[in-house]
Order: sequence, then C-alpha cells, then structure tokens
Amino acid sequence: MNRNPNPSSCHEPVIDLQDVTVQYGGRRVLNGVTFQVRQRDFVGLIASNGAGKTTLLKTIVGLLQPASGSVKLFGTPVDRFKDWERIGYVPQKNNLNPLFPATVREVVMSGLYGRKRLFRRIGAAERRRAEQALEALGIADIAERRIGQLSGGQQQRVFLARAIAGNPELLILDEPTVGIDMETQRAFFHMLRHMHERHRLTFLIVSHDVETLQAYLGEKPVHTHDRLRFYVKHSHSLEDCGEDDISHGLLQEKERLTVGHLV
Ligand SMILES: Nc1ncnc2c1ncn2[C@@H]1O[C@H](COP(=O)(O)OP(=O)(O)OP(=O)(O)O)[C@@H](O)[C@H]1O
Repeated sequence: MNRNPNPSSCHEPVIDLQDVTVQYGGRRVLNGVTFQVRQRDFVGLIASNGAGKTTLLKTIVGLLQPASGSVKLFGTPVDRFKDWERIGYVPQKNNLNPLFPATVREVVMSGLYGRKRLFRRIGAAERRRAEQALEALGIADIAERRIGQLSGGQQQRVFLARAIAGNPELLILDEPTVGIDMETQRAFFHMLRHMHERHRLTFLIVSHDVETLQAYLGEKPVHTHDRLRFYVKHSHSLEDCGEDDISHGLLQEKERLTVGHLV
C-alpha cells in the first residue's frame, strides 16, 4: 500500500517499508514487504505463528537489518534515525533477570528519559504522566515492589506503562496483552483506543486477539503480504489535520480504565 504523503498534512509516513526482505542465515522470512504506516494510523498486524510478525517489528526498530529494501522512520533511514524518544517499543517477551533490582516506579519513570533528555530534570507534568500510566495499568499499588519479583503478566503491564509514560508519537507493541487477564486486556485496549482517537498517537500492534482488533479496525485487512494481514484505522479524515485534541491529560478517562488489583 503506497499512499501519497502530503507534507503539509498530519498524515505523513511514520514507518515506510519498501520491498523489505529479511532472512536468518540463508532462510528468507520476509519477502519484499512494502507498507506504510502514516501519522494517526492504528495498524493491527495479524498472522499465524511463524509468519514473521516479530521479525518485521524488529526490523522496523533497527534490531534486525534487512537483506534488501529500505526502512524509514519519520522519513529517515532507520540506520541514521536518532529520535528514539518518539517511539515506544514493547517487545513480545521481556526476559527479566529475577534479581533485577529496580522498582516498578523506577522502571516506569525510566520511560521519561529519552537519550537526549538524560541529563534534564524531570518536570511535574512528566511525573504526573508516569503516575497516570501506573494507575492506568493497575500497578500503582505495587509501584515500590521490585519488578524482577513480579509475575510475567505484571511485568508486561510495567513495560507497557513505561512505554506510555515516555509520551511517544508511535507505539509499537508486540502481543502486548499476552499473559494479562481479560479484564486488564479490555481496559488496556480501551486506553489505546482513547490514545488513538483523542491524541496524536500512531500504533502498530501485533496481536492474536483478532476479535478485539477487528472490532475496532474492521473485518477486512487493507493490505496483505504472504501470510501477513494489516488492518488499519485512521483517526482523522484528511480535512481534519488542523484539529488537535492533546491538551487534556494523557489518560484522562482513567476512571473507565479501572482494572483489577494485582497483589
Ligand atoms: N533469531 C532467529 N534465528 C533464526 N530463525 C528465526 C529467528 N527468529 C525467528 N526465526 C524464524 O523466523 C520465522 C518468523 O519468526 P517470527 O518470530 O518473526 O514469527 P511471528 O509471526 O512473530 O510468530 P509468533 O506468532 O509465533 O510470535 C519463524 O520460522 C522463526 O522460526
């Protein structure tokens, strides 16, 4: 799917994949993928096991190098891209050493430090966002516990909160709700929808939760490539680029995001 970017619009390409081929050793896993994610798209990527979803995400964030083709982030080739604070990436599994000493709050707060911001003081608004992220993911009450001692599902919530606290423009999530209970999954997806509809966030999500994704993104994929199916919803019509609804708190509807207790 190639769409014509209009530079003055709010629909510029955020991820631009052109003819991307990726292989492990000599084994080709992705074969000439061409796809664009534009600003304010919510893209759900669905495919069967082993189809290359995780491989695609890793290639997009520069962890894997394609054998051929080009990957651009916000218009810059990924190997030259430096604005990583614009992107939140939550990988499929965070294999955490149980002895990892940081607390939940510290991990979530670490999402506030982009590379460029490392030596800057964190402001009140940023702290508030981190606290909101803790609450939205239902982990405020375990904020002082060591993350290494939590269950897999609890840890996953912490990494999601961390990504959100960083206030990224693009969130890339690889099966974000695996291991998380149904109630929290629903609340989490509700939050993503809110962030998509009311803020400027762009999403690329890999999920096996076909039902939830299709309920929001529609029954039909807008693009297929081999076994990969891309479902897309755009939050604004082209005429609405002037509209900007980011003045209110990131997670203002958190009362609707109430999730069960964890401890
Ligand atoms: N590091 C690796 N070395 C070699 N082969 C790999 C590596 N990682 C993945 N693969 C292979 O590449 C293919 C695609 O794997 P990938 O993890 O991208 O699929 P996926 O669509 O994310 O699958 P799942 O739904 O099971 O998470 C699989 O056949 C897998 O065995």
